[in-house]
Amino acid sequence: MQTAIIRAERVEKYYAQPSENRIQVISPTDLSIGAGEIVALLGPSGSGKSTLLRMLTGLSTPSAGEVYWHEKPIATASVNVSIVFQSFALFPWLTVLENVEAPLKALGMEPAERRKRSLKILDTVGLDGFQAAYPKELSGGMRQRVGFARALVVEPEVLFMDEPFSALDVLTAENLRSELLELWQNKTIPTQAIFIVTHNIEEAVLLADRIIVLGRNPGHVRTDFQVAIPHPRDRKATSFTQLVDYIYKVLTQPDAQPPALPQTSTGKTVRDQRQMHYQMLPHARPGGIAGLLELVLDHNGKDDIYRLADDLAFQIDDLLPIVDAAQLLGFLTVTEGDAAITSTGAEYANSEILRQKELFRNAAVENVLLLRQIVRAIESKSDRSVPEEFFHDMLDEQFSEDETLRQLETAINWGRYAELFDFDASRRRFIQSEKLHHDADASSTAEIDA
Ligand SMILES: Nc1ncnc2c1ncn2[C@@H]1O[C@H](COP(=O)(O)OP(=O)(O)OP(=O)(O)O)[C@@H](O)[C@H]1O
Repeated sequence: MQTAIIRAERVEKYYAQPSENRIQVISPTDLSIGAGEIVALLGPSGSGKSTLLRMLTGLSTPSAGEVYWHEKPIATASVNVSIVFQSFALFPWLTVLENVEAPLKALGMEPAERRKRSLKILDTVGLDGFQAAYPKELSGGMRQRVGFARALVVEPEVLFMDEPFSALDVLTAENLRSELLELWQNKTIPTQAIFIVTHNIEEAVLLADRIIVLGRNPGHVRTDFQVAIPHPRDRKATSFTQLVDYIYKVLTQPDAQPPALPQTSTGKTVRDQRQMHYQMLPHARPGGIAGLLELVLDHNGKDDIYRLADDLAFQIDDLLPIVDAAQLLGFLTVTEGDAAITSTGAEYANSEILRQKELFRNAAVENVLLLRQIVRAIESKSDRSVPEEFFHDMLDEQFSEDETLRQLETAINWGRYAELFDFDASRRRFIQSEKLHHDADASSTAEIDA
């Protein structure tokens, strides 16, 4: 790669917590963006994609490390970037033309010139004739075209995009993606590099010259590789599907070293800096887990996660927590992007509700540290109840406040379903489940050594 336009050196981000702990959202990360490349950043929810994007654009200051713009610290450089947001972020009270002119006005450009440039870019993005319309009169796709026009009108050296197509329907998104690619490849726009945050693996493989996958807790680069598939890329070509499968594998095995890259790509960084105590509970509901297991069983006990997501018409980001949860509980194994049901998983899928609860209870106590600790703490108290705060304080040393609350919510949901414990919301205490028979419990608590 040529010299970097933007270079992040050991950047970190952490947020202060009321408890005086700080939550690390991004662990020390090096990353550069060079001229001529489209870089896609993928990663599960909460892995810090938007945080990293904000630091690379200069919108947010790293807690440690430095971002350079043409080798000058970004805070002192005159940075030429624009951002396209998922939510379009248009001014509803301004016309299309006024929205596009707004950044030029902010730069102090005189009216005739800014009008000329705005009309030209509106034409480029297919909005000719819509200059007098207001955003509310436009479809989502047209609004995002305004978002693009407004970003491109300043002729940014680097165009940043945070999930720019994810609020659009499939066809509109596909159209806009190919039009953007065409503008880039024909050099209709003077932009030197594009950086796109996305949840959509196929989108990354369609567009990017380079793909970076982040892992979470704290955010870190798991893999960073070049995509050597020539354009136009065919979603059905083997090189394409192999790469999509590879990225699925990386995302579905958050604790494993990324597997070897397919031949169409060349690899670089592999790093894993997580030191976790608690597992991250995937936010899946028991009903969802049961549904997934039934589907896998229906597919002869084994299928590609990609195909399962397709069958369910799920986005991968919605399916992954359910797959993670089934894996964590020992109901499913995932190898090379294929999910295979285990014998307990099959029994669970085939059982009636009470037996399902029992299997879930045993699996949860055996595999999930937080649930095991809650059960044990309740057992050890004479009043059979423990304040939520106790676990909150332990979890918030590892997770952000929001994530801590989500972890507790999922633990309560799983615990209630499995009749491991109940939660008294008015007193904010974990309490013994009334439904749980003590005799049945004796066998599971015998196994609960942490
Ligand atoms: N101001 C803040 N204070 C505390 N924690 C924060 C703050 N902003 C973000 N976080 C946390 O940082 C983590 C990363 O957030 P970020 O939005 O960058 O992730 P993301 O990968 O873009 O997620 P998504 O795909 O869901 O948009 C999350 O756990 C989030 O809760």
